[in-house]
This record gives sequence, C-alpha cells and structure tokens, in this order.
Amino acid sequence: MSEPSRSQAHVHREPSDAATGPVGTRAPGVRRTAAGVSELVQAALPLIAEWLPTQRWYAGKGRPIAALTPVVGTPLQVGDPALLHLLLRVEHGGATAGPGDVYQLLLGIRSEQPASVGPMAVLGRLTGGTYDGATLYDAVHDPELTGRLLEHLATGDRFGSLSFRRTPGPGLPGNLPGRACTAEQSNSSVIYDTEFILKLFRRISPGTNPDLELSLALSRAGSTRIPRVAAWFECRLERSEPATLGLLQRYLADAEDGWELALDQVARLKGDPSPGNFAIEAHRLGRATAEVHRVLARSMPTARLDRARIAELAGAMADRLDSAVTAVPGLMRYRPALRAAFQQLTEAHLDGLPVQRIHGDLHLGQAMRTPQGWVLLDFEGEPAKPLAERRLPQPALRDVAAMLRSFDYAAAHLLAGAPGQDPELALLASAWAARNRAAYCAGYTAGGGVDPAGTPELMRALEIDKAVYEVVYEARHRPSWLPIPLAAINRLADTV
Ligand SMILES: Nc1ncnc2c1ncn2[C@@H]1O[C@H](COP(=O)(O)OP(=O)(O)O)[C@@H](O)[C@H]1O
Ligand SMILES: O=P(O)(O)O[C@H]1O[C@H](CO)[C@@H](O[C@H]2O[C@H](CO)[C@@H](O)[C@H](O)[C@H]2O)[C@H](O)[C@H]1O
Repeated sequence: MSEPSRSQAHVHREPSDAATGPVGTRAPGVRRTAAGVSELVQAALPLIAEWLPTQRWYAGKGRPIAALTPVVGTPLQVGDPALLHLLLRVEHGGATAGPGDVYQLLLGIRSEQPASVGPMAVLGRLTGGTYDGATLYDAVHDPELTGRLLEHLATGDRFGSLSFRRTPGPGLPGNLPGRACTAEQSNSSVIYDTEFILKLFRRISPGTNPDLELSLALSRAGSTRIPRVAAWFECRLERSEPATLGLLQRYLADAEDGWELALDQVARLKGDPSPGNFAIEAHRLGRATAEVHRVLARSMPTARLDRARIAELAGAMADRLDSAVTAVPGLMRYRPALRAAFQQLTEAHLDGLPVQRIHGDLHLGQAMRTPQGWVLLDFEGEPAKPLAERRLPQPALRDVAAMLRSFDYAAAHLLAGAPGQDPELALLASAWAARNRAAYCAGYTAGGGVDPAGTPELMRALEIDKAVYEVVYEARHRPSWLPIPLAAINRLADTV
C-alpha cells in the first residue's frame, strides 16, 4: 500500500472546554486543543490505512489507498479513555481515481485495551509523542464511550460542526451502556440495553440520509411500521447540506428477523414439507409493505413517468448491467437476453407510471416480526448507489421485486454450498419460494398496493436489475453466495 498523505486535520474545539471541560489529566488521552487533535490524527493515520480495508463497511476493497485526508476531527471525550470522532476522506489512485469517499470513524484511545474490544476492532498501538504506547481502537466496541455518545444525543449537544438532535417526545436516558451489534451490516450499530439502537453511518455523503429522511416522514405520519426515531446527529461539511452521521431508534427487543424466520422454515423442509405456514407471514409482510408505500406516497413527492422517462429507467438498468459485466465477466453470456428484457420494458404500455419514495433495498433481513406485526428497517437504499440517486422517486414495485429476490435467496442459500447434491430439497425449496412470493404479492395487493401481476415487463426488469446488483454485491462481499443471484439471472434470462 502506498504511504497515504497526511494533510492537516480540520479540528474543532468545544467553546467552553478551556474553562469547564474535563480536560485530560491522565496520559494518553486526547487533549482538547487543535494541536492535540492534529497530533493524534497524524499518529493514527498509518494505523487507519491498514485497518480500514479489513472492515466490512469499507467500500474501497481491492483498490489501493492513494491518500487519507482528515476532514473534521472532534474530541468527544478527553482523558483516558478518550473518544475522537473523525471524518476521513479516502482517495484511490489509478483508473478509479475520483474525489474519494468520506468515512466516519469513532476512535477510542486508552492506555489499557478494554476486554470488550476484540482483535478486529483494534487498529494498533500509537507510537511517539503524547500518545506513545496507547491503544487505538474502534470505539463502537467500548460501552463506556458509546454511552458517552448517547449522553450527547440525550442532551442535544453541539461540538463544532457536529450537532446532536432529538425528536420531540419522551426524554432519552443518557446513561445506558452500549454494546456493538453483531449482525452482518453495511454500517455499524450500537444497542443500548433493550431500549435503543444507534446506527453509525460509515460512508458519509452531504445531505440527509434517506434512512433518517424516510423514517422521520413515516414517524410524523404516525406509521408504526418503523421503529420510532429518537435522535440523530449530523455534521455540516463546508457549505453543503448537513450530512447524517447517526440515527437512534427504538430497539425492537421482542422482534424476530424475517430472514432468520425464513431460513428456519427452509431448513426444516426436508423433514416436513409444510413446516408452519410462512405464507401467512409473507402475506402480512406484503400488506405491511403496501401500507408503508401508501404513507410514503402521501407524505413525500411523487411523479409519473412518460415514455421517455421509462426509456431512461430501462437505460439506467442496461448501464448497471454493463458495469456489472465488467466486474463479473460470468454475466456476459446473459447480457443479450437481459438487455432484451430492458428493451421490452420500454415497449410495454406503461405511460404515466407512478413513482414515489421507496425503501430501496428491501429484503427479509430488513423486516422484523414483532407482536404488533411486521416492522421495516433500514430505509437507506442500496449502499453502493450515490445518495442523490437513492433519494429519487422510483416505481413502488422496485421494493416488491427486491423482496421477491429475498424469498429466492432464503430458499437457495442452503443449497448454494452443495449445488446439485440434493435434488429433492432443491425442489421443495423452490416450491417454498414460489408459494411465499405469491403470498407476498397477494398481501401487497390486498393492502392497497398496485398488483405486480399487472405489469409483468416491469416486474421482470426490476427483478433482473436487483439480481444484477446482487451479483456484484456477492462477488465483492460473499463470493461463495454468488451462485444464488447467478442462478436467478439464468432463470430470468430464460423467460425473455
Ligand atoms: N430498531 C431495531 N430493533 C432491533 N434490531 C434492529 C433494529 N435496527 C436494526 N436492527 C438489527 O440490526 C441489523 C442491521 O441493521 P440495518 O439498519 O439493516 O443496518 P445496515 O444499514 O448497517 O445494514 C438488522 O438486520 C437487525 O437485525
Ligand atoms: O442490509 P444491507 O443494507 O447491508 O444490504 C446489503 O446486504 C444484504 C445482505 O446482508 C444484501 O441482501 C442480499 O442478501 C440477503 C440475504 O443475506 C437477501 O435476503 C437479499 O435478497 C439479497 O439482496 C443487500 O442486497 C445489500 O444491499
């Protein structure tokens, strides 16, 4: 890896710290001075450069880092342990060079490594200067420091360009310790007791994150299909719109994740071809999706696409396919059929197609079954897409197509490790997927959503578009799962 550049950090001072702040008294904590923060950031950069590419949420995997440039460094706690909030720009060289990506890091600095911080969360030992010998680590894993973050959210503090904001309603307890969430995820979350969950967005773009934007819109419209938003924090980067950094929501302690429920059913298929009846749940989930879509259509902008805009929609799908073919050449053989499906979308008589804000990355893992019914999570959209694109109104059926893919995933994932070895289970699993896909669509229509069967060209194009995204996603993150979306592409291409 090339040596990253070490630009000067833009650091913030809390206005009152010189007089009242708990200024660090024990080495090696951050000193709440511009010089103290800069020194720490410079010492941390080489460790960050090594650690970042090992993190699941890091989007630049496989591309060498050309430069690491601190954007804003804000000490949120001084002393030992210390807590440093850092926004850092990562630039890549060569053909992929561009403005780079900004990441949010929450760094803990302690003389003694806490037991809750495992090896993957440790960046290393700082050397030289004030911090010599201190451990630098991902503070998401330190209950004391994440507790500090909750206090800031509870009091609605401001530190330089960081603002902590609360929604109206019951006050927040400021004293709950946080534990790192162990779920597979694109960001990092901290769970506070059984009360709240704080998502720290890792890749930061200027502007309101759709997860906050849509969750607030749904909450304000009185929807109970999302966990209530309790607080968030944001940062104003130069003159642009504030960028959302974190979102605190009620934790659904008594909920079961739709993906786990579905997998449990599929795993038991062999012994009992109709274990439980997930189709009832799939139907309810369809209704819940339609309900969320209805509220979003009422409370956020909508539009209708004319023929030219539908051709643009299909063109964007074809462009995404072409980039996917470059990333995963195994897709090349399907390209003609998939392009034909996109062409058929432009020829279908869909003039006036309604579009609206949608979830954008709906799957069974984003659906929680609570005693009060299904609740949807994570309205961030596909993490790989630029934020402006994720905020565009879309056909609501895009979410339906995405959920249909998820039923296919649940059915296929047990077979992915041993393709062709259990034809009986393969048949049962594919019948399970078909049953639940149909139940979900029926529930969606019964809940007031548009009938997916009414626009087969649109549904097929949307499902292909999602499966193409999944091929790239799996190739990058979970290569052993790649056969799942590839098999779907194979099936969908056969229908053109
Ligand atoms: N409010 C919540 N209550 C309970 N569990 C949650 C809640 N929000 C998220 N989770 C759990 O955390 C996981 C990751 O959350 P998600 O919002 O999808 O994060 P990411 O955008 O980082 O992928 C979810 O799949 C779910 O298991
Ligand atoms: O939940 P995230 O916002 O992190 O979404 C990303 O990761 C998902 C996997 O965790 C991925 O979803 C794909 O795998 C799921 C099973 O793990 C499956 O149910 C989905 O249908 C499939 O798309 C999602 O695409 C990605 O954006």
